[in-house]
Amino acid sequence: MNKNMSIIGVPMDLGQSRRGVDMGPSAIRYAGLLEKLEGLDYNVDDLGDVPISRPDSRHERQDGDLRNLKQVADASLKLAEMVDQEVSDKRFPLVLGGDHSIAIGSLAGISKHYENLGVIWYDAHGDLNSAETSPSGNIHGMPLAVSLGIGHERLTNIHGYSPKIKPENIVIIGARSLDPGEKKLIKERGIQVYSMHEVDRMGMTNVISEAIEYLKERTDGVHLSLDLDGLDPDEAPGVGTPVIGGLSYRESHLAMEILQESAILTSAEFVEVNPILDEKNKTATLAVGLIGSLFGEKLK
Ligand SMILES: NC(=[NH2+])NCCC[C@H](N)C(=O)O
Ligand SMILES: [Mn+2]
Ligand SMILES: [Mn+2]
Repeated sequence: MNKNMSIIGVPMDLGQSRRGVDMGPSAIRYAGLLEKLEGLDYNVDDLGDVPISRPDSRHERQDGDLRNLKQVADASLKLAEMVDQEVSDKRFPLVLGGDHSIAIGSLAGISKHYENLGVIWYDAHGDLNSAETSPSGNIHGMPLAVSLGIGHERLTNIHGYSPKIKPENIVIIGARSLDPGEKKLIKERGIQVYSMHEVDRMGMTNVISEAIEYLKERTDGVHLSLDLDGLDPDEAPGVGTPVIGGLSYRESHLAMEILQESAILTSAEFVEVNPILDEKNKTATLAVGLIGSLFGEKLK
């Protein structure tokens, strides 16, 4: 893997309705991120945080609305430009959230450098909603759809092109809460999903190995978008939309270790750490541990 890495924090909490997830990047840094990566011989440049503008007054959703659309779109563009620059400079972008709406900006900045960018979406959710199908109006439930070119043009067209990714280049792992519109889209577009059912049946070794083989054949770069709510809330309590029955600590470390061995990743992001909902920074510490495994920390 690329040893030159740039860290970008995105203190975004406007893609959903619970406060606190904007403190995710500081909590992850505080849990020892830089020390961990430097200990693994990475040349790390922490670029600080993307500035996020606040809405004038807390904009309450009316039906069919997209909560905080303007602020999310503005931040996505800023993030896209920063990430784009790092990829141009041949540095590995590691993006820290913030809620999952930030994936709109990450993918916008990264994908223009690839013919066929692959995406591993490690999440309890599909994040495949649009204003029409969303039960909440929260943009953090929409970034994967937006990146497929589905949704409000202010979001799909960030950084001046759309779509960012092709449905056949996506693999979702850990899904256990999908809305009806998301299920429909998964069927229609043939998106690969390893739900908890497949993880239980096949085991994580087979799931992640199959996903890697699948992406290797068809992509020229792979982005990992890891939502901490993909893990079980017992292990990762500091998330805004917990769903029981999730991926374990051990399955997740194993997945990161096998990804490291495969060397297919070209960018990554860790999102949805909410320190207000956390217990003694447990979830941020877990994120740093997973990042360690992803970047080569080994027991022997
Ligand atoms: N990134 C996340 N945590 N997304 C949760 C989305 C929850 C629900 N599907 C929604 O659209 O509102
Ligand atoms: Mn999620
Ligand atoms: Mn998510």
